[in-house]
Amino acid sequence: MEQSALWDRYKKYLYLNNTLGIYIDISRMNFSDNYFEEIKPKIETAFKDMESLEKGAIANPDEKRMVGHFWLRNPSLAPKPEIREEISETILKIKEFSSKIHKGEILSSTGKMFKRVLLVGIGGSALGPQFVANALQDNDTKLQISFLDNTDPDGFDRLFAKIKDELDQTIVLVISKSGGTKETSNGMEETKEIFSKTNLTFSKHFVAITGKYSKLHKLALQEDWLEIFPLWDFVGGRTSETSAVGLLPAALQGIDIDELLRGAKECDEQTRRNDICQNPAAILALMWYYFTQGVGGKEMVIIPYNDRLQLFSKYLQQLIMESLGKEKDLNDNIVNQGIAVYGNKGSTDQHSYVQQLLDGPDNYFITFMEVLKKRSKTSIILEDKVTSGDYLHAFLLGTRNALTKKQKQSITITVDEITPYSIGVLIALYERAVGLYASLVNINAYHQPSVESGKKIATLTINLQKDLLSFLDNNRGKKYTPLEIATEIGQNTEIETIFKTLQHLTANMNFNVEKDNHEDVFSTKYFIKAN
Ligand SMILES: O=P(O)(O)OC[C@H]1O[C@H](O)[C@H](O)[C@@H](O)[C@@H]1O
Repeated sequence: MEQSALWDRYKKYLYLNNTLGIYIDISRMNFSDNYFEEIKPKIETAFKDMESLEKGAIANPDEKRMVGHFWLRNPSLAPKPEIREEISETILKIKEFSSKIHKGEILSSTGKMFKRVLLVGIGGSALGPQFVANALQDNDTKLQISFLDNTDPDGFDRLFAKIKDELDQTIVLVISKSGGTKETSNGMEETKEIFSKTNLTFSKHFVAITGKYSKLHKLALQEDWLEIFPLWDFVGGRTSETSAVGLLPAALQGIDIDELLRGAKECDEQTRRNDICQNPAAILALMWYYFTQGVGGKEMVIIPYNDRLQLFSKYLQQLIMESLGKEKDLNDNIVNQGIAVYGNKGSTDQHSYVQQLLDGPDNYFITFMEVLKKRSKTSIILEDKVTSGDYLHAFLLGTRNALTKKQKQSITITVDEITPYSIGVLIALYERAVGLYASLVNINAYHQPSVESGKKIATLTINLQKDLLSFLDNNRGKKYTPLEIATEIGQNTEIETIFKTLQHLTANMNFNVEKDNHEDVFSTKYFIKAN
């Protein structure tokens, strides 16, 4: 397309909203001029689905629960008075608690002011807070934040070494909606252990954010933790950033959570509109639908030209892939839906995978994210009439044009600046786009039926490890090949898991499993020394 024709298309399709401080340019997606007209009946159904969701319909049939993350930023919309009250009370409690921490009205177990937050959580209980912290935390932050979002012992050690001198001034947020996620409970136990080794009363540092009556809730009550904040059934992990999951860590860092909530609320108001061209979430969902032809299997590359948005793609990866990656549609047909999401930041990505985007397979569309205000002060002039921010701007336009020249499609989202408000807008925008897209392709965006399968196999592996350790322990001094062990414990079909578990155990001396190396790795014998 000629440059002048592109400009006409740009003007024709630019979505611009001064209240939200956002522009969405879809002119470089190749949909036809009658696309919106043709798709109208479908998107109208999606609008209706979303409306009933917001009114409290049971939108998650397998889990039999409502989906109400929208109510978190506008409690008056919640279908029941008790929900409205609980949401409002929780926001108030978060603000009061954080203010007491900041003012030193709540002190650590050693009577010191809290300086650090350690967030222990995974998936939806970490990705939103990580994204928001990276986007909004500055040097004048009230409390520095770190994260434990795995069960990697080396990860634990590295972080504990980093914060050990300020452990007595660290507040620990253990976040788990279900209250039973293994990675999180392991992180919690390891953190407790570090506190007790340092002779600190952990309960005066620990705060739980979890569902009522969960295992974590009971534990926090029983151990008399500093505070407990609720999570509700109607908030899914990946849409929990505007619940206590996101708000408490943000408030502790000193981020203006009222502004974050206002951004999300005002974006919800705009994305509730039934006119496609006035609804930014519908515009996004329809672009995705146009590109995937409603059958998925494509890639969405998110490239923000702004370091603060670097974790946005990681956050969206869960929001989009866990919501849209589904085997079956709502009528039980096998559909294998999904859009793969990846990206990092510009212009960094230009020096990495953009080469493949330009020359490789044509199975993706890009979402460029542009932030107009590059800095809060004036920049040094690097060369005649040019600053570093001008280069950031030029690289975005350069890559975008280079891709257009190769017939690659892209959306560009522009925000005025990165503030708690604009971050709230972006979160709500994508939450709603995901919901609308799910309706368009007739899937349930609010469950994750297959996530459990990996966890179940992990449990079987742990049980197998226990059995083989008991066997070696009961036969101390005797040496066995993996196959002999498998036969002895009656688990011949699990020989590969046994082999890999023995390798793992000998690399880690926790249970004193040793091996006699043999040329043929499968004939190596394993044992526990006799006392
Ligand atoms: O908050 P939790 O209950 O600990 O859950 C943490 C994560 O666990 C699972 O993997 C789910 O698939 C995610 O959606 C969830 O965010």
